[in-house]
Amino acid sequence: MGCGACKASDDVFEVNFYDSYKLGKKLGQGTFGQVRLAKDKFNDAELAVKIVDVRHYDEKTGACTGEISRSRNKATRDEILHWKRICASNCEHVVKLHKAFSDNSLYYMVCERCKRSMLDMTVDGLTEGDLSNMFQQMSKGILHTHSCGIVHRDVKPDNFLWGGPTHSTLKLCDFGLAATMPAVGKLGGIYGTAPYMAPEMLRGVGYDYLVDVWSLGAVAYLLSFGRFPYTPMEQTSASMKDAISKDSPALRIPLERAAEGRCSEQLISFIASSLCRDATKRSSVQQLLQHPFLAIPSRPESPTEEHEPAEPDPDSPRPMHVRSIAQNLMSRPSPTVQNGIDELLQKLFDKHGGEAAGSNMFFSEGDEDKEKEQQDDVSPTMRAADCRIRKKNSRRNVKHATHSGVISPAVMGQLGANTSASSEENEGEPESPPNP
Ligand SMILES: Nc1ncnc2c1ncn2[C@@H]1O[C@H](COP(=O)(O)OP(=O)(O)OP(=O)(O)O)[C@@H](O)[C@H]1O
Repeated sequence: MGCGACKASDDVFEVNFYDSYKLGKKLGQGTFGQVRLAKDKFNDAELAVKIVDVRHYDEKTGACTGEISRSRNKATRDEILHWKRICASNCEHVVKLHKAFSDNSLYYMVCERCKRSMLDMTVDGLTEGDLSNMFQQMSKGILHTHSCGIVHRDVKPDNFLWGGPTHSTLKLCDFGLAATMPAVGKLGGIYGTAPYMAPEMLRGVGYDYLVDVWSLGAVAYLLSFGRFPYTPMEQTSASMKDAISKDSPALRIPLERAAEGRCSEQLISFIASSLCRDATKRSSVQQLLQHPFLAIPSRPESPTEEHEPAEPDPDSPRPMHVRSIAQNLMSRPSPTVQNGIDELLQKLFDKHGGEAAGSNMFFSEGDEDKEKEQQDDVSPTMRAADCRIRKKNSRRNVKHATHSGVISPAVMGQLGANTSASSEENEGEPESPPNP
């Protein structure tokens, strides 16, 4: 598969980020990087910048050695090249990369700013219309990636963000593990996040675009039924991979839910088409987009609309169970790396100058007002969703479950827990963050 509109170019790295942008507050963090607000100095546009540190950190002491990690440097360049290629043609379901900068130690990827991650909207009372709408948007982002000849290899809830003018468009992000599909043959190697990995990837038989369809199916299963498709007794990344690879305990699509009227047959059929273990019989993402489940209309948007939650499903996942999986499998950003990046950013800022050097290196003026404006700016569906969370929490003194069993970060925030249900596996780069 290929796309004439998607051009590969190596000429993507610009020199001085600070000539054009001011750095803002931290929006998120990853294993070797962080995402911050960035303001365009020329037109005041508010963007996000993903900063990746490619310096080597000693695994034992945690100290930054100052040397460049060749593998991470290459992986970051590849991420930028893939992302650029995908953004050479427009797709509203992919986070847009505007520019990329490199100063040897740090890479800066200036991109469209999004509002929140997909799970932030995963609240009580998601209807099948909501699910259909979300699966459709996710599929479109994946289809666009595939049409550029690229396999994402890390499709999971954390890698979809809500963005767009009313923050109601789902956008695929994080192309850090993406790969170009070869003209002949298949891809190899194990990449991604255990619960979402496809069987053919784990069995080492070569794979293609269809691994992303499997992962999409795993996300759909999680959002619909509140648990991962494979839930071995031991909730570790290794046992997850083992279970997926051997189909033990066997994958169970809960057909009885449709028979008992607890969900539609189309939802079951959509999930079964994407979670087909035999990749040769699995639907492509184009085929999924034609699936009747995606024709279900969304719930009408209304800020005042309130939905009573469905009766608790005895079969639905226990929230603490989902939470403990999340904690076991989570990849934790290293404080050493985060401090290392902050220190380096401070030095760079001092060197390049700016309006607010020193302790005020990051612009903050109006941040709170902006947050408020953005709250006012969010779509009615999201406001209604937030409203439902707040009402429910006060009503039930924080019931941790959602209809789908997925705990929304808004609720988890109150519990002081992290909801990231994943850990990154990257057997192509065995480097792990330092843990002094
Ligand atoms: N464009 C954006 N707008 C707003 N927030 C963002 C944006 N991109 C990423 N984030 C936030 O930053 C977090 C980390 O981003 P991302 O997953 O791309 O980093 P990463 O370094 O690849 O992480 P990991 O090492 O876990 O894969 C995201 O979970 C999200 O909360």
